[in-house]
Amino acid sequence: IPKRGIKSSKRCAVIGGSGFLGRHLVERLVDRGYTVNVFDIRQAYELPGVTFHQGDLCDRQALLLALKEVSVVFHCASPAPASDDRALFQRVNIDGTRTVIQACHEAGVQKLILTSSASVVFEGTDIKNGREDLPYAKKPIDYYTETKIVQEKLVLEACSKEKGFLTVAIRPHGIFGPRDPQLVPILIDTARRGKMKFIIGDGSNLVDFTYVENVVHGHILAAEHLKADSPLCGQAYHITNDEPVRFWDFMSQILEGLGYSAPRYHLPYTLVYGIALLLWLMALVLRPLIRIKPTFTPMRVALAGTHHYYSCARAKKDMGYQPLVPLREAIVRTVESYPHLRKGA
Ligand SMILES: NC(=O)C1=CN([C@@H]2O[C@H](COP(=O)(O)OP(=O)(O)OC[C@H]3O[C@@H](n4cnc5c(N)ncnc54)[C@H](OP(=O)(O)O)[C@@H]3O)[C@@H](O)[C@H]2O)C=CC1
Ligand SMILES: CC(C)CCC[C@@H](C)[C@H]1CC[C@H]2C3=C(CC[C@]12C)[C@@]1(C)CCC(=O)C[C@@H]1CC3
Repeated sequence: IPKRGIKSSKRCAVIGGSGFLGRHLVERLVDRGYTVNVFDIRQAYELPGVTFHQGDLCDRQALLLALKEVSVVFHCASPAPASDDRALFQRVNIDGTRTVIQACHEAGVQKLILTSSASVVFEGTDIKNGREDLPYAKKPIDYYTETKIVQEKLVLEACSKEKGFLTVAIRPHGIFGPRDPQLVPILIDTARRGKMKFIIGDGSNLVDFTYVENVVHGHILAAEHLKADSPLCGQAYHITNDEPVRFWDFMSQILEGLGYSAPRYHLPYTLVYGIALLLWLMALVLRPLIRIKPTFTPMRVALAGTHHYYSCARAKKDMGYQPLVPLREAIVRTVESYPHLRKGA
């Protein structure tokens, strides 16, 4: 029988705690006096105060060992969007999240904080200051997003004050910072291959990029404000830097910070999107023969050529969220953290 209520509220588990966001979250939790169990398919580091449990989150028995005596669970594991593997997203993000919820019930966990994504409402067309009440995307931009929508619904619907199991979803957007395996490395790799010469569209589109420490702050605030009588129960919250920036200005600052030239020439959005779609379809057809990984996927082109920024007024009101690190400082810290990606290094 689960023993809710007698556990320490500072005992938590981070599923996906070896990943980029997960590891930053674990480090901050430890600083704040939490005892942390990490559950991940790989162990990437060691840290005092942290116990590692290696396993697949689809394995309920393995998960149960990591959730023993734990009152708060952060679920921030997902296959990388770039894998574009439909079956894997379905298995981990949907079936696996069902398993996480079931294991939380069995272990008597009181709170589940899911890392969702602001992209669950993005269909490839402009979103300006989007609030959480926007409908889920009817035509999500990729398989990853499709499964993030189902995952978020599953977690929010599982919230039950009667059962003493409270849930909340955090929707960050464009996370960046030290150790990010995606944004900066992909950008620099593209630049090194001479493919970062063009701005897609007129370059005026505004986007949210969110520094990882602000995303972590949002998660911890959510966990600490999530109570049976709080408005957070079963709700989703946008967490951003609250400083929308031109997509191409942000990319240029990172590129120039690391010694590369910023893109200068413009290409029409519809032309690039059309080519990206064609390449993606070709890659899909040829997949049984060869595996092609196009750099400019339709998803990336849509993200690079449209407005997509979100209001975090709800997080400010319900949990007192304010970004801790402003964008300018965040970019400096990020650039300094990648000496190995500097031009000529
Ligand atoms: N990065 C971004 O811009 C955004 C990310 N998000 C969400 O934030 C979360 C964290 O993302 P991020 O830190 O960037 O991603 P990472 O890939 O860095 O971290 C995810 C971690 O989960 C692990 N994992 C994957 N599958 C399983 C599994 N079946 N069982 C256990 N562990 C598994 C990964 O291992 P391995 O590396 O071996 O796959 C990795 O260690 C995700 O839920 C993502 O959807 C939301 C919005 C924006
Ligand atoms: C090749 C260039 C046109 C762009 C290089 C940068 C991109 C790799 C990134 C720009 C916006 C990023 C982003 C995500 C991944 C990396 C980018 C496409 C996410 C898809 C990651 C997962 C999410 O939940 C949403 C993110 C939106 C922004």
